[in-house]
Amino acid sequence: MSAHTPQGPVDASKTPRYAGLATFAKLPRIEDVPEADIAIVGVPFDTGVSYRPGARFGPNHVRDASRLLRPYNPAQDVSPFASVQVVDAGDIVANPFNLDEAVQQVDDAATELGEQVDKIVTIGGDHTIALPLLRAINKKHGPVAVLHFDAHLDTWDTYFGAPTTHGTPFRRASEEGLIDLTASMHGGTRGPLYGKGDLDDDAKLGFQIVTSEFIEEEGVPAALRRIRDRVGDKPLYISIDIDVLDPAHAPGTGTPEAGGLTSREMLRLIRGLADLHIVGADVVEVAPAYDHAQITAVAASHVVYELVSAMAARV
Ligand SMILES: N=C(N)NCCCC(=O)O
Ligand SMILES: [Zn+2]
Ligand SMILES: [Zn+2]
Repeated sequence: MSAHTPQGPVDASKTPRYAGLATFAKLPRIEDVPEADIAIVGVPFDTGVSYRPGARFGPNHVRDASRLLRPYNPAQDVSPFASVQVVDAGDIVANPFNLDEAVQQVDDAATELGEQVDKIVTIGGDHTIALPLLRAINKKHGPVAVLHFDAHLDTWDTYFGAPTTHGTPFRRASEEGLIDLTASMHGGTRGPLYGKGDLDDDAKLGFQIVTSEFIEEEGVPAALRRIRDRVGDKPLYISIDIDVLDPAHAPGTGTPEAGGLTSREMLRLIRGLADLHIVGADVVEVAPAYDHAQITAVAASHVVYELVSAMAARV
């Protein structure tokens, strides 16, 4: 943990929160503090999408909505920005015209940032970036349990023959041995598939699923029991595709599917995992052009805040 007293966000009682540059939650930039424990970093990149583009604008849209976050989180009884040094590390440069180069850039930048800070929360960007983020975290922790909240499986094989897309990161990461497949799960999965074989392929890789329907029928506590039994105290990477939320709660995304989680359920799920060994996380697929009244960005900013709150307790 940083030896210095954490520098918190700009005080919203002194500077109106709508004024000034929008770092995440008005936190200091990484270059403004001597040391940091948790970094929030953006990856403005959407070259891997199969439907609506626009997630390249996600990081700054989420930052803008995060101006309203306050420093004390009563739901987890923690002041995450006071207990550890949390910073905004800006955006990773990812080449929009060369997907393979972009993937390497994200891997390199996340690896380097991971040497400077204990934990990273990444704001995407499309879901392709989970692959280089898992490559980077693997260098630090070895194979991690992955808890993947998403309407989609994202374990498809290829699109138009392309192996690296936003529908394939967890297939590639599984093949590369980056994931502890005895401890990994998808949550909130739903919607039409290409065929039944999609589920068979996914199960063969080793994933288990807590569907959106299960969460609705059995409730958040039952879902948490299944997740916690599976993950245990393994190093855990949480990847949250904002389309896990119902389009009513997150319209601003590229591949929306009806019948999803409420933002309240998603926040409760994260809180219920706060004592696990979370080593990194991402929140991806926010596409502002399809958002309305910042609905999606508000949800995503709170999801990031709950993740940081959960991490702050175990730095
Ligand atoms: N990762 C996200 N959001 N979507 C994957 C959808 C892949 C498809 O178009 O079938
Ligand atoms: Zn998705
Ligand atoms: Zn996804």
